[in-house]
Amino acid sequence: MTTRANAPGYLPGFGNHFSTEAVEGALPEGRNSPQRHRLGLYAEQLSGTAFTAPRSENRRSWLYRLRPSAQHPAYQPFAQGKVRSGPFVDAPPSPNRMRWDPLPMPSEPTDWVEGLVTYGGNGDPDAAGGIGIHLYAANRSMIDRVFYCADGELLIVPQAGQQVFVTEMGRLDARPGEIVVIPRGVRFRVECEGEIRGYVCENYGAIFRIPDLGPIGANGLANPRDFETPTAWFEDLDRPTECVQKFGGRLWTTTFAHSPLDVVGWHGNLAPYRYDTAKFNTMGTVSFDHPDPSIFTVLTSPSETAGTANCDFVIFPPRWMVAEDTFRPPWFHRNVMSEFMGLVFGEYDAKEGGFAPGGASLHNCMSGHGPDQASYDKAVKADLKPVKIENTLAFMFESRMPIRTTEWAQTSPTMQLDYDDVWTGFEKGRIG
Ligand SMILES: O=C(O)Cc1cc(O)ccc1O
Ligand SMILES: [Fe+2]
Repeated sequence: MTTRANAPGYLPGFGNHFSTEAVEGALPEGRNSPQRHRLGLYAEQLSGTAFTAPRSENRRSWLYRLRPSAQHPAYQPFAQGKVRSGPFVDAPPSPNRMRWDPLPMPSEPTDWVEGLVTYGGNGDPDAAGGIGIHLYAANRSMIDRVFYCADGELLIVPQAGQQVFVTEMGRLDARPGEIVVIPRGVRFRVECEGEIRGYVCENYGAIFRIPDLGPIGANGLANPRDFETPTAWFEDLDRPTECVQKFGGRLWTTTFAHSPLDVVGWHGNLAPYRYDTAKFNTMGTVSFDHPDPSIFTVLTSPSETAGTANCDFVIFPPRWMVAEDTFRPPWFHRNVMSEFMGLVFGEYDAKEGGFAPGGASLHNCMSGHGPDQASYDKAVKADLKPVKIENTLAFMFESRMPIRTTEWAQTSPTMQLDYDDVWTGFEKGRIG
């Protein structure tokens, strides 16, 4: 297992109240909003929850910047490309199992914003519930352009290439195996050298948090200290910078006369972070049966219904399989929750073929799914000695509401039209 040591330039901890300044004196002492800031910086509160949210839920940060965020002309519509949003109504919802080949890398110069493609989602950002599911494939950095999402926070799962998320609140390096979460409203650009690809869960609902552990106890799964938030970093650039935002489901653009990545210091508990999934303390059975995949939850966005997530982010990392007298891969199942899966690298234990890194699958509410025939045949014959599943990372965005696919996703040449066939050849059970 290779994990990053806690890197310089990052502050460890999940949801902490951080304080960080790139220039001494950027953070005022004893108050958030002094009459005159000693460096002439502008104080700005960025609220991720209602002012009145209970303290345990309340997320906000104070940003001290070279210029107020308010200093920009009106937004105009921006080319929508393949970005779609809740309410997802551009194609009829489908109960069919779906699987897609990897999103092809672009043939033209394409940055992260231009390379976003929406596969589907549910709910509605205006109703503060649901998710948007996007993939991206890009081959050049965003230049003199930043992006932010007013419709939700972004959970980004890099799948190919080294990617740098240069945000208002600091710089996050990420490589496949790590994830990045950028709060609603925080501006950023994505830099890369060469081709990059990944998945995005745009969370319209309650902010992601690490799940309660119940009887597991005080430790395990994603441990709080392994989340890393960047220290303050800014650029002082007086040149036009385009700011693209997603608001109300549509993309909009304006141009600042300067880079808005000009936050010299900030404090608070609303901030971007990254997490290396290699640090996940994976739990599993040490007796029999295949546990429900909720045991692999990294982050959860709860809904108003207890235990029924707006979205769970679940990973299938390397792990030992030791269950005795057990069909070890995922069982056949039908789930009230809807399951969108991606594969960062390696192979997934329920699918011997067809689910490639960079690909995706969707098993919607109550759609029967499970191991393909080859995985099934292998698992029922397996010698059940301890086996380590290695070099793999699949994940799932699991949501309480059915996932409606976009027209693009339903008609894309990457869609595997023969996916149902992975379950056609099973022999009938013997009762006589
Ligand atoms: O369908 C899938 O492959 C995801 C999944 C994995 C698992 O181990 C148990 C249930 C489940 O939905
Ligand atoms: Fe499933």
